[in-house]
Amino acid sequence: MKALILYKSIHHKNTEKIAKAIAEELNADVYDVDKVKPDIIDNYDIIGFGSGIYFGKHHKSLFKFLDKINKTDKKAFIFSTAGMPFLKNMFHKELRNKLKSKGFEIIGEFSCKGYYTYGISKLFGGFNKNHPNDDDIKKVKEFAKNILKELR
Ligand SMILES: Cc1cc2nc3c(=O)[nH]c(=O)nc-3n(C[C@H](O)[C@H](O)[C@H](O)COP(=O)(O)O)c2cc1C
Repeated sequence: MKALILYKSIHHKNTEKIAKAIAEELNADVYDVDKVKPDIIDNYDIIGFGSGIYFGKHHKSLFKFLDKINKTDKKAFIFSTAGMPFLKNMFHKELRNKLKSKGFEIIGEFSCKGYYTYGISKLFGGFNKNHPNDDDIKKVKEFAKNILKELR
């Protein structure tokens, strides 16, 4: 089973930390989605897609990448960091639908808090300070272990 992780992390590199933690657990290759060509997915069995949540959805680079790929029947999972990760189901909707429209089977979704200093929050030193923290990393590693179980 070969796993690939494609991510975009533009604000505080919060999602990059999550992407790398999952990669460690899955023994996956991990890349910034803007640095790879669409046919990279041909070489893998499962692909994880993630970014911070910006204005209610994942980063546009993930959508642009998916626009360029052919239909597939591969497995995928979704991850994110966000100011309000309890809204995961809503925030993931657009990427979930995009992946389904390309034929992916989605086998898991994860979100955790990410530090942000956008807009007015800057005045208070930002929100979700120090997230993702050790506990978030522990949780995402559990998530990755469950993905592995799913594949067996
Ligand atoms: C421009 C901008 C828009 C954001 N919009 C949302 C949002 O709609 N909902 C939310 O929960 N968090 C929002 N956030 C917080 C980010 O999702 C959070 O900081 C995330 O961890 C950033 O990930 P990154 O460091 O990997 O880029 C926003 C942050 C920025 C900078």
